[in-house]
Amino acid sequence: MKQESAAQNTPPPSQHPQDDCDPQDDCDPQALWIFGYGSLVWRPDFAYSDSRVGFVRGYSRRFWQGDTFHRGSDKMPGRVVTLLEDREGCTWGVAYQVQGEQVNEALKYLNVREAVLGSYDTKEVTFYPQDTPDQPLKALAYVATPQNPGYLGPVPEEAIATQILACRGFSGHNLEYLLRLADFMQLCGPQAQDEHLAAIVDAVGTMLPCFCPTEQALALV
Ligand SMILES: N[C@@H](CCC(=O)N[C@@H](CS)C(=O)NCC(=O)O)C(=O)O
Repeated sequence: MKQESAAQNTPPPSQHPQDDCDPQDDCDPQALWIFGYGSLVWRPDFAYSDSRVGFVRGYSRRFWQGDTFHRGSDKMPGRVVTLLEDREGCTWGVAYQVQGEQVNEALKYLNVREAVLGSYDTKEVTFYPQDTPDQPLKALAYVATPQNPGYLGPVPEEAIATQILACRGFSGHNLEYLLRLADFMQLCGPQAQDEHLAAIVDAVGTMLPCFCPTEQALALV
């Protein structure tokens, strides 16, 4: 999977000196980092000025959120990811920097995509860029808590794989969601491990031939 380069979304250089300041300073109160760890890592769909691959500590990614819009339906909810508080956890994803007018545009868009359609809440996290882990960034993350109506919670990875294979929604098949996230984790390199994700991908690989022949499986995504 090709990571969108920041250049594809970076507006032309501004003549305003404050745009050249370090986002860690307060000189641009409009600067905001948004951390994506699910579909946002491959389809942010909002304009941003910069992006970093990296991780957050103290959270594990889990396919424990139901989705009746993007990757499922009311009758057959798909499974998408959320963050589980876990002292030993580490979740890899992408942080996107939005500045100036991009901030409100991104927040308005994500409020609909994540909160209204996905029941996610916002949470501040500390993001460690892969290249500069000694310079962490405060970022906004969208997290589906166990109290939200769509929360499905823990089941064996084999059951999650079965559900993913059977579901599709307005944004596409649930299998695409899983495989694009697995692709992203491959890009992050060997230091980025996600055993939960890997177990689901393995279970899907075992079951897929039983679901449909290869050419049909490839047509799913
Ligand atoms: N908040 C997580 C998960 C986001 C996520 O996957 N949300 C679903 C909403 S239920 C979504 O946007 N899906 C769009 C898609 O599946 O393409 C992230 O930062 O990536």
